Amino acid sequence: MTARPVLTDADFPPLKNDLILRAARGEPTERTPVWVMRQAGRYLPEFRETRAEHDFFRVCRTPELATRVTLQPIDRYAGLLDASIIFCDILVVPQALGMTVEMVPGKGPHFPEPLREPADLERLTTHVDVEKELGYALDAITLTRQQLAGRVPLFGFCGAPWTLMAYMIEGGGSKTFSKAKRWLFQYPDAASQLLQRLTEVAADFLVAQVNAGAQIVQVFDSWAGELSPADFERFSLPYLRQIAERVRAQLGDRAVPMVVFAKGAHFGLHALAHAGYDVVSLDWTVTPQEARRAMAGAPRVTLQGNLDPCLLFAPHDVLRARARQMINDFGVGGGHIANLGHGMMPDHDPEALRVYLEAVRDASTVSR
Ligand SMILES: Cc1c2[nH]c(c1CCC(=O)O)Cc1[nH]c(c(CCC(=O)O)c1C)Cc1[nH]c(c(CCC(=O)O)c1C)Cc1[nH]c(c(C)c1CCC(=O)O)C2
Repeated sequence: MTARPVLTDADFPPLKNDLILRAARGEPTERTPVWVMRQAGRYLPEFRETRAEHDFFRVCRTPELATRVTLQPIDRYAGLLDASIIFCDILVVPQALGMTVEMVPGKGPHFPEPLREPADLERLTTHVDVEKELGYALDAITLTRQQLAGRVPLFGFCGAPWTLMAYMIEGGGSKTFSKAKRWLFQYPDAASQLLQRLTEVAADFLVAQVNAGAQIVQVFDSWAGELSPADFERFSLPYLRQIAERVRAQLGDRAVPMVVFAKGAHFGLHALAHAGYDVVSLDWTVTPQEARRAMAGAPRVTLQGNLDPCLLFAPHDVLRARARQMINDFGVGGGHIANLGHGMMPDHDPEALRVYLEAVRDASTVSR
């Protein structure tokens, strides 16, 4: 093990806005906290400027660059965002396991040598030392938290085992995920083995991120909705649950709030509320009312979400009205973190995001 210091709140500037941490813990909030997925991204001209000079994974691997782009939306929307998320990618974990991943402009991630058969698992590194292999991401977190200077809390994150497995086998995005799903059904033992290894690395990585300064963490299961309910229960949920358990066990009294985003998995909401997370993030295809109903009888969780990102293309008055509706449907005063149902898109107008953030603030402020 590479010995890295375990950093605590005392090592960083005091936090001035803890709204999202309180909302995640189920405490009352005087306003609904808001942030958006992919808030550092290509819709921002200042991000495109940085990317014109540096390859995607170069930015991830260079703490000064990762910090710079992470702070871009925080500076631009000063006072309107309640969290920042470290600029990195879920695919750094397959890289840490020894796989090559490239980001192809206009196409997305590409693995030149994806996993094809169970024998390919032998190509993966055993016993990944995340502090060594992913030390650059940890350094970026520490530097970003310092430069945030307490403005808002910093999210760490990782990909969920099923979503990572899907990329590692498909070699990139996919319409059907048939190669990855073939593994689930043809090679269930090899699939479980792979999912288990990814679980261990993901949990270690999240713990290391918290030790480096992350104040809240999110697990992204972007392809959960590609699985049937039964297969979600078998091939995704147990590993999501295990990540929450492992992270909590390793962090002990330094535990931070944990968020799970299983995109498309409505059928799994009740089970997800039992999975050990403080917050369950919703995509736009479920109403807040349906989500609450699905979770009746489960442990109380905060809901996050869930405006359709494409509403940022709507006329501003429509966008404002839909943001207000969303806030009212989730309810104000606690129990909700506003977000989009998925990430920002490259063709979004940065001003539309400002309109959304202001609408959330205005609609959710509890007058006293
Ligand atoms: C599936 C997934 C990936 N990466 C991620 C997920 C889970 C969330 C989701 O479902 O979107 C997570 C991710 N990727 C990125 C972040 C940074 C933090 C943030 O601002 O949210 C986070 C949290 C930066 C990024 N990751 C990527 C970009 C854009 C690429 C670029 O700058 O060239 C950014 C800003 C690239 C990426 N990375 C990935 C894909 C599919 C792509 C291509 C998407 C596209 O081309 O629009 C894998």
